[in-house]
Amino acid sequence: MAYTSLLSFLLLLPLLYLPLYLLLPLYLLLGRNKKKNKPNLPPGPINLPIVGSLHRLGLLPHRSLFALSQKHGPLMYLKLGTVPAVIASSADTARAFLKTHDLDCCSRPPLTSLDRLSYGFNDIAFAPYGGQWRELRKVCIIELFSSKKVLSFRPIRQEEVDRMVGSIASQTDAVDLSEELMSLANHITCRQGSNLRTYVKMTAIGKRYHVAGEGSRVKRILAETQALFMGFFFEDYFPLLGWLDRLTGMRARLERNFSELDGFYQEVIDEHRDPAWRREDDRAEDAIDALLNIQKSGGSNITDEHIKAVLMNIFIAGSDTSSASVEWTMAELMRHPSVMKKAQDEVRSVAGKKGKVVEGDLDRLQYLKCVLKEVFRVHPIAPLLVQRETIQHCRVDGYDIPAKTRLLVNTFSIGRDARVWERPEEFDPERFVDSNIDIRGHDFELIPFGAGRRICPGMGVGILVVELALANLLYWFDWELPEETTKEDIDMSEAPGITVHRKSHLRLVAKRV
Ligand code: HEM
Repeated sequence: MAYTSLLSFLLLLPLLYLPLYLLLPLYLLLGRNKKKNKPNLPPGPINLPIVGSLHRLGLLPHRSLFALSQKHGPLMYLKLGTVPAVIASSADTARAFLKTHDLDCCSRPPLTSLDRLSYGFNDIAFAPYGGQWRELRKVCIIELFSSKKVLSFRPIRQEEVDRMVGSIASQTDAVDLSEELMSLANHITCRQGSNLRTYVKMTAIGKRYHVAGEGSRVKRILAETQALFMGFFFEDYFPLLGWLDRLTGMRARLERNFSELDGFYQEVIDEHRDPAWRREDDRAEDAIDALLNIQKSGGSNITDEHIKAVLMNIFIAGSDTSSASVEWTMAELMRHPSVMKKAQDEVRSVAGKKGKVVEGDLDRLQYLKCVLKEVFRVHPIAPLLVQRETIQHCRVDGYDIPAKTRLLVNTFSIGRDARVWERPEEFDPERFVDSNIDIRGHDFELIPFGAGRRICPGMGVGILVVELALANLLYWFDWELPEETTKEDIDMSEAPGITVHRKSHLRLVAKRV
């Protein structure tokens, strides 16, 4: 449901709660006795009856919450509909939740779309904290994200980056860099995740899945999945009004997307079970092979539903995060030509006359790493991380945080905290040149991959893809803006989403060096 129609629903909400108003006097009477045990909640904006502070979030909640935190402080309490939530907006409060109280706060809220699309939370990213999540995450870290496994996919990453460079080099007009990067990330994810022969068929050859005029079927299905993750379900904010999701059509939309995704996953799994497909060529063992092998050996209780749910995580969490990171970096480099030149000089001197940048070069690209840190500070890709939910009561900064409170860590605010960063609004990678701050979840000033028990398990591979793609773009091409545009014209506005992309595609002219 679009946010405009959401507004009209919010206006009607008080009527739907009419029966509850009749009970108000009773509630007030009981409330008086309860006051003695009232928790000491963090400060925050005034919550309206029923809608709470939901109306304040807007399309870019990280920005609205940042503005609110300027007024109410780095630890805020508010209500999202009828659901209590706390917002952590500083490195210290993030540390308190993600380190000191990590165990109290490391569950996920059971949101409607996530429930369905993760097969009842049989995945890693959206599952509640518990034995099943721990087991699956452990298996996936060993089988999918270990250094050995990540290394085994090195040829795939290089091949796909080379393919992107070839595609850009063949274009004479301005290149749609956003499209190129999305396609790169999709191909890498699909090949690492599932050696998707079907996907390749869809994008390149196959008629079976190809939907004329609207690109591949999978691309469309996954775009709808992303939209549903962002979609508004009454159930998530007004549990008593969950039935309205049927009236708005959101339930039907969710079911449609689920059954399309399920059909697709099943096909991919069946293909991997097919002895003919298994015999085929020298393909590297992918994520599905690894999970099917564990299933076969009976070593773990992995069902087809777990495999499908993990596939969903890989597709959703693994592709657009990397592409968005490179997009924002290229846009900032175009706006800051001296930074672009310094980064290009470094890349070209390290890779020399080799003809390309390879993963073995990346450790020596120290300035490029500073550029990326600065991009993650200013444009965190998942600015509110992934929502958490507290498991039990805890106390932070002297305030009570009750169990079952939603926790949003606003890394966008943390990156703009003037007590930590000098000139926070300025894009300046030099600030990291002599700094020890790293992005791997230990320094709470900069946590683009989260921290604690729920830290991104794909961080290693994500960083590799981003650095390799970026380094090759800088090595191979000099970049110019399309005719009659200046760096001041570059649109830096953000599109709404769990992961934040640029609103408009980045179009640049690539000149082969
Ligand atoms: C630049 C690339 C990436 C960024 C910026 C990123 C960022 C994040 C963030 C912020 C979280 C939430 C952490 C938290 O709740 O504390 C997360 C979780 C997750 N990410 Fe990533 N990610 C990236 C790449 C990847 C890749 C390549 C994969 C897999 C192929 C992946 C898989 C996951 C999964 C499964 C989770 C959920 C972990 C859990 O809840 O236990 N991510 N990621």
